[in-house]
Amino acid sequence: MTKIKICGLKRNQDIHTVNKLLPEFIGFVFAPSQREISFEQAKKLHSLLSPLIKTVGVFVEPSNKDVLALYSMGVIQIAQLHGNIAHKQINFLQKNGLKTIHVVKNARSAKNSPAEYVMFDSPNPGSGKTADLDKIPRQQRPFVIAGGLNSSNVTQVIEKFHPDIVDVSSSIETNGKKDPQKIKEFIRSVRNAK
Ligand SMILES: O=C(O)c1ccccc1NCC(=O)[C@H](O)[C@H](O)COP(=O)(O)O
Repeated sequence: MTKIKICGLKRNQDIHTVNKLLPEFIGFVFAPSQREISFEQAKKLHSLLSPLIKTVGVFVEPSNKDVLALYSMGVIQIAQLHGNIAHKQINFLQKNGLKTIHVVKNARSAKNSPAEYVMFDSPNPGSGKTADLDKIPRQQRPFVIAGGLNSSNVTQVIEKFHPDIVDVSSSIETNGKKDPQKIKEFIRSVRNAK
């Protein structure tokens, strides 16, 4: 079964929505973005979150100190790493207990990455633009598809590529805010995919 990551949650009501709908993962963005939140906001939001849902910290070329600080606060269990990320950094975070999602640009990087998951995303993450799905190789390892997914196209993407996780942000927003109805429709489409 393909799992779901709902990314870019910012408000208490977003957390109440996911607690009802139970995607497997949510993402807090700690990178320059309209969705960026502070460590303190993340701590408060996490305190409201169902323990059934795992939290992914979304970073662009972060310091180990920042990632480990959020991990030791108990706010994130997984680090999603965008940008130029050294394998050494992934190994270091893993040794310290984190699981990792490495956002990769091509099949070769996907093959060589030491991360638990590799992610294929649009070159402009969080923009609602689709990733170049032709770059997705026949995967021998767990992977995530992100970028421009919505409740209408996600079923076809799952049935064609069989990703372990699908990730969504823009299409489940209305006027820049997470929309409970759109989240519900997205989750329904994923759960109905074969
Ligand atoms: O969402 C952001 O604003 C963001 C900013 C900087 C780095 C990563 C970001 N998001 C990463 C994600 O995991 C998004 O959910 C993913 O790119 C899919 O986004 P969308 O195409 O909007 O569904």
